[in-house]
Amino acid sequence: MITGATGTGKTTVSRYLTQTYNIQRVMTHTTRPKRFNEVEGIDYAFETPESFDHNHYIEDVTYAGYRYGSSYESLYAAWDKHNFASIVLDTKGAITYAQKLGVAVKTLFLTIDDPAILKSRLLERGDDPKMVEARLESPEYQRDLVLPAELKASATVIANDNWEQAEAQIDQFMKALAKEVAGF
Ligand SMILES: Nc1ncnc2c1ncn2[C@@H]1O[C@H](COP(=O)(O)OP(=O)(O)OP(=O)(O)O)[C@@H](O)[C@H]1O
Ligand SMILES: Nc1nc2c(ncn2[C@@H]2O[C@H](COP(=O)(O)O)[C@@H](O)[C@H]2O)c(=O)[nH]1
Repeated sequence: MITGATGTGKTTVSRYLTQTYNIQRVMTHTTRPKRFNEVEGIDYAFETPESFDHNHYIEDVTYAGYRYGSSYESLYAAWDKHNFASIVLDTKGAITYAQKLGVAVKTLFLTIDDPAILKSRLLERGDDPKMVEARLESPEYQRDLVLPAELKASATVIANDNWEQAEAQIDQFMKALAKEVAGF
């Protein structure tokens, strides 16, 4: 499970886990409009407010005015193919997910020293400037900058101020995970 504030690099980390460790991301659902480069069924299952309620959710949240949810359907589809999967969640969803799935879940919490950089990262990603403003003014944005108390004991913090530094921390985490799994 990968969590942290918007723009800290959660999706970038999940892509790295896919490319380097063949860990596939669990697709989640959202009512947010598609970004110019996003693909239905790959980046998200894009839902209408009506179709959103047709899935069975492990958890669902409202984030900056849109609904997001991680479905049992998507998780089981990922587990059918692989022993490990990653999922990208806001911190509220991450707390619920950890509570529901227990020891099956490992948490990466992404941080950045200077949150002002996040705005430029989102704009460089091609996000609509109005959506970026709304998001940075949302209570969810402020909340997700801080590692929640509920995840403190179990989360591994990954500082993503620069990618080389983040990559090294992820590789170290994966090494430790491989050792843990081999020990069972
Ligand atoms: N270490 C880094 N240095 C510079 N840019 C980065 C770094 N990590 C990620 N980025 C870029 O920052 C942007 C945001 O990254 P990403 O989409 O992975 O964030 P996110 O946490 O998934 O965001 P959101 O929660 O809004 O979906 C992307 O354009 C990505 O390429
Ligand atoms: N609790 C959940 N959070 C989710 C889910 N899918 C994505 N997210 C998080 O929402 C925000 C915004 O995402 P964006 O793609 O619009 O930038 C971000 O923190 C994601 O991690 C979910 O199913 N449940």
